[in-house]
Amino acid sequence: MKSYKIALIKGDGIGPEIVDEAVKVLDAVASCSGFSLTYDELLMGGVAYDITGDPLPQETISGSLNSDAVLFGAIGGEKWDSLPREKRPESGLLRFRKELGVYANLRPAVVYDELANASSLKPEIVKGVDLMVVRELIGGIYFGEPKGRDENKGWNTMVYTKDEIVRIAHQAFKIAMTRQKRVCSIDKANVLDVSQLWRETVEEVAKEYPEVELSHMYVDNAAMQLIRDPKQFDVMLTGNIFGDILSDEASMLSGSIGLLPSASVGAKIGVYEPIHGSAPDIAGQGIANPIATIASASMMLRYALNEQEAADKVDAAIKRALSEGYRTGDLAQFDAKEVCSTSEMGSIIANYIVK
Ligand SMILES: NC(=O)c1ccc[n+]([C@@H]2O[C@H](COP(=O)([O-])OP(=O)(O)OC[C@H]3O[C@@H](n4cnc5c(N)ncnc54)[C@H](O)[C@@H]3O)[C@@H](O)[C@H]2O)c1
Ligand SMILES: CC(C)[C@H](C(=O)O)[C@@H](O)C(=O)O
Ligand SMILES: [Mg+2]
Repeated sequence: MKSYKIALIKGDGIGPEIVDEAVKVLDAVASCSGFSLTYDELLMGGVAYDITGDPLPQETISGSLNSDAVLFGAIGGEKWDSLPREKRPESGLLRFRKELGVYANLRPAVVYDELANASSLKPEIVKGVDLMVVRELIGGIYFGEPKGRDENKGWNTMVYTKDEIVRIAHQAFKIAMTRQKRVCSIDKANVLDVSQLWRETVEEVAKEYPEVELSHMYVDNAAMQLIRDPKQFDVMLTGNIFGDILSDEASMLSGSIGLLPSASVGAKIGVYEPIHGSAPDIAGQGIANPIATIASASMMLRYALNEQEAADKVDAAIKRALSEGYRTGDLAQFDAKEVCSTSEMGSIIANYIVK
């Protein structure tokens, strides 16, 4: 029997609660799909800092590199906000992505038919939305030098090299070829030199994909268009910080940030992680929505383990739980037949996995 080793990084806040539910669903699907999973639990974030003094212990990097894929919850919280930058949970996560080399963060935003009325927008605007944000993840202003601060000044630098733009653009075009063959590249080329290079480079890469229709949009307009007419988008290609912001915005098309998964890929080992954070405001209450993490586990089955049928089963089980009217608190006011806890939702989805 095939066996896969999964590095599990639960992290802080709701991280452990949501990862536990994804494991429940993974175990259910493995048991009826002819493969087995073993888990290696690793530390990152505030919890890692509290235990080891480092938000990203070396064992977490080596353990992850020794696995078939990483399933990640979330890190961060007020408790660690006043630490020096390099000790903070967020620095651990950024360093982790960089060490693994996962430069492409794929963030699908899909509106489930059952939740078309859960968005703050009109159902006819969001029904049928199925877009993919392709976010560059290990460059841009998050990593550029110089950066720093003193008493009166703080500074960061948005840098992209041509090579970095080329590789993320290829990812976007390749993904577009499997979808509606439209890429909208999002930048701020009317103001930023780095965005001018981004735009020219994306144009060059586009020549290798003549079937794909390429358009460009300034990020401020894109933020508006995403609300005005989200169905115009298929693949949204963008840099690190714009992609971070636009994907949180896109989550409100689907009704809750607790629904949106992601895959961080481009290297040997991928990281599968919900787009949301550690949600300290609801941590420990058993009310977080685990679907983003369960859907991230499905992306892991699909992209990292090549277990397509198992991934299909997980996706179908999520859809079924929603169409039967099960809702966690974040979606309770939208046609809930039954409001359930984090762990009840995980069990319902696990039970809906069909042989
Ligand atoms: N990838 C990550 O680990 C990641 C991502 C974003 C933020 N963070 C960190 O998380 C901490 C909190 O950040 P924030 O509050 O700005 O963002 P957040 O995404 O944690 O929470 C924003 C809001 O969404 C809600 N929410 C998030 N996930 C939910 C879920 N699964 N179910 C129901 N509701 C959910 C929260 O309750 C909160 O009201 C910060 O320390 C931040 O740096 C980490
Ligand atoms: C916590 C933070 C470093 C992270 C990011 O900005 O990439 C988060 O917001 C995310 O979207 O995964
Ligand atoms: Mg974010």
